[in-house]
Amino acid sequence: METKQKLLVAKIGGNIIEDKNALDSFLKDFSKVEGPRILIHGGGKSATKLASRLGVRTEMIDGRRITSAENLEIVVMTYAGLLNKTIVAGLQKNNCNALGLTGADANLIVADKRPAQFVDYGYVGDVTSVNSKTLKGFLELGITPVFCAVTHDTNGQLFNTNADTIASEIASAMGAYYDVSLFYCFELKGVLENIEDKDSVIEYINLEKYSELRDAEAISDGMLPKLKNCFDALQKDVSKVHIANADFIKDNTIKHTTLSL
Ligand SMILES: Nc1ncnc2c1ncn2[C@@H]1O[C@H](COP(=O)(O)OP(=O)(O)O)[C@@H](O)[C@H]1O
Ligand SMILES: CC(=O)N[C@@H](CCC(=O)OP(=O)(O)O)C(=O)O
Repeated sequence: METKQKLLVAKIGGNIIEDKNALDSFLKDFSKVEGPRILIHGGGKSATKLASRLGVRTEMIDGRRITSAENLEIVVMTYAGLLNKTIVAGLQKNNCNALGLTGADANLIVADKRPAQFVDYGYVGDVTSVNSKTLKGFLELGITPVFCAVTHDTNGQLFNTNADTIASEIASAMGAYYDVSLFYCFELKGVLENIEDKDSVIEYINLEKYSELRDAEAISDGMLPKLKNCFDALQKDVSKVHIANADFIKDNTIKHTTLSL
């Protein structure tokens, strides 16, 4: 059987992006990773802060932002503008040839407006396709794609899409060509049994444990979409999925959470 080349798909969240030292350190370590790699970043915290400065209300339900037309302007400015370009410049500083992207660029990620069933999320998109062939072309040129949490519908409409979902969808699509590892990097050590105890890391979570954690209401907020996205990726074409501290990028032996079906 033909062995596929390894590909790292890493995602960093808002708490890392907001902490200059943590971000600098992550970007330095990420730049040292050998072989093809893709970075996805969130930045929900920064968008919430800008909204508050502009007097615009923020509402999150189950870890996802209710995105009005005004919120969409804020998230596009924040994610596709300041944050994406700051991260790209930080990678360039470390000799990593990064290319900052939204899903609209090169038609890379297409989404449909999330249907308003129980909750109307507004301008939130659910991913329908990832242009994996074009992404592979970038990787083969030695370019490191850096995605923010913005997608489009091919009809001129931009959408806000959870960054964890973008990471999961990209990892799954790239599984057709590569042996993909997906790392969700954040400020904690992993998924915690007890959110009050930062050392109570659950080292392995399978579907059964996931169901137990949900029943016990041990997971909430952004961890809800994150875990769903981990299992979605494993059910598609992704070999390994980890939730870990941002330091995991340089030291794969630190305590963290590994997901399996
Ligand atoms: N059991 C849990 N273990 C770890 N984090 C949890 C748990 N339940 C809820 N959370 C929350 O989920 C957050 C991570 O989700 P999110 O904010 O979306 O992450 P990111 O920084 O990657 O965007 C944590 O900061 C924490 O507040
Ligand atoms: C639809 C939706 O919720 N989109 C997210 C996108 C940013 C994100 O995911 O940021 P973190 O990774 O820092 O949480 C939001 O606007 O908060």
